Amino acid sequence: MKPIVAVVGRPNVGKSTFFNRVTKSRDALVDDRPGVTRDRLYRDARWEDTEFTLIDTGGFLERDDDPFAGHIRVQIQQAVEDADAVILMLDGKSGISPYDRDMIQMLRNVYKPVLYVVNKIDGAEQETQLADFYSLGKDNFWPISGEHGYGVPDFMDELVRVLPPSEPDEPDDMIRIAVVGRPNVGKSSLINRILGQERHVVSEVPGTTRDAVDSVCTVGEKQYRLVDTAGIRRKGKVSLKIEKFSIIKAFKSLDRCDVALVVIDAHEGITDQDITVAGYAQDRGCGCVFLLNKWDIVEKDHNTTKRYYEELRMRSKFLSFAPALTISALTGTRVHKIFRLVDEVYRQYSTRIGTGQINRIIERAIEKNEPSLHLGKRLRFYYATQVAAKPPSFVCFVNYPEAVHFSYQRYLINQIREEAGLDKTPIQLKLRQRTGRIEFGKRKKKVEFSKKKTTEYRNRKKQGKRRKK
Ligand SMILES: Nc1nc2c(ncn2[C@@H]2O[C@H](COP(=O)(O)OP(=O)(O)OP(=O)(O)O)[C@@H](O)[C@H]2O)c(=O)[nH]1
Ligand SMILES: Nc1nc2c(ncn2[C@@H]2O[C@H](COP(=O)(O)OP(=O)(O)OP(=O)(O)O)[C@@H](O)[C@H]2O)c(=O)[nH]1
Repeated sequence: MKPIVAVVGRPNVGKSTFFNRVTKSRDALVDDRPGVTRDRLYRDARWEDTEFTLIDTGGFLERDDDPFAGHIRVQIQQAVEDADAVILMLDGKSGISPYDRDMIQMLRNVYKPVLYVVNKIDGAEQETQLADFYSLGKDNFWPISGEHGYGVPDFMDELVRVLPPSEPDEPDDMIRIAVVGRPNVGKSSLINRILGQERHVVSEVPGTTRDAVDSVCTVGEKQYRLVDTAGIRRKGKVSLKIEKFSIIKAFKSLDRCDVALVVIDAHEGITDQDITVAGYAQDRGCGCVFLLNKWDIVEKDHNTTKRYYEELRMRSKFLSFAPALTISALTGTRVHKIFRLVDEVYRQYSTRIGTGQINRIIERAIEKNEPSLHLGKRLRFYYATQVAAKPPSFVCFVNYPEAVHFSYQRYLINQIREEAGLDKTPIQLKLRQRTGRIEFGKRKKKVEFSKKKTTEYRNRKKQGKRRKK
């Protein structure tokens, strides 16, 4: 799991500008979330060889009900508690502001790397503006310009130096499940219910990452790892109900799971925040199951379940593959069915499809429905292959990747879903540029192409064998 760096600071200090500078846009990655340009409050980034996730924690807090100072307080508390490192960003252009001293005070004596940055120092000549900041009682401010890049390389070198290393989760045979949802929807009740069932043998085991404690439960013959449960259960007991949703906590467990259980309080109804949380699960490439909890207190008629499912589908179109189940953590209704759904989602989530099959699927899809011309040029698709599982990820080579319309990418994804029976897992399709290969739909040439490929492959294999001898 990559370390998480929380960037805290007042609005308008330049967090987004800084994010844009240090994160490179990755390949044109396509998923089922068409045309949504989301405010990127978090980004995966890399500096030299170090990968990490930057999160603008303040962006996730509702501002209206919260006085500014309270807002900053919560932001910093969560960052200190949950992140692996904290960047406090101040504004060098507008100078010291009323809350700067308080923020620095809150970050004193924190046993995690904390870096103090003064942004909008656009060149060496502006470093004089730093002088004021030293009156705040800190003597290590990093002057940077997110907009122009001044000071950024030195600062980034320091950041990756103090970051704890990425800790890969050791692979085991267990399906990893995360329970996520906004506060008070019943996450800890559900976990306690699952772990409390007599048939389930439960043990608490340290997660392979820092400070994570997981629970392993055995259902039938199978073991499941519920990630980061200790935190949730403990919190449930202390009953800190004022606690805000922590985006960092959610990310940490989503990054470690195969399947996310997105818990919703059905009694209260489906809220925007539920959909946002589900969106994170999708962003992090998790399999997903919606649990409409507190079903025991929902007023019901014959159509209630259907109405809920329809509303869920409508509001989370990008997650149309995620199955849903009505449950009650309190009474236990249908809780045992969760595992059956998880198994099915996981089976699809970890699927590998042979190159032959995926190529046939894409070829048929193109035959059925040809992509339209782009700037008078014809789009040519050459070759597709699965590059990863969990979730199933495919690369398709095409002459002008950026010219493939979003709706056509979605069409291809849907064809893969339909033909490979992958209706319950996220799927990723990357388009990569390649020219001069033999494209789909040219049957005769295609045969030559594959023949050539197999001969080449055999030769290479032979050579490899010889070399080994
Ligand atoms: N001169 C200068 N201006 C900057 C720099 N970085 C950001 N700005 C400007 O500061 C303003 C705010 O920048 P954003 O990146 O949107 O700030 P933010 O902290 O993400 O704001 P919130 O999303 O409200 O938290 C914009 O007008 C930027 O152009 C910088 O390095 N130098
Ligand atoms: N009627 C009913 N109440 C439930 C159910 N599940 C949870 N609750 C109640 O909802 C409240 C919140 O439940 P928790 O399990 O603490 O919720 P949580 O999501 O862990 O909350 P946070 O710790 O704030 O994130 C408690 O009062 C539970 O008793 C359910 O299925 N039916």
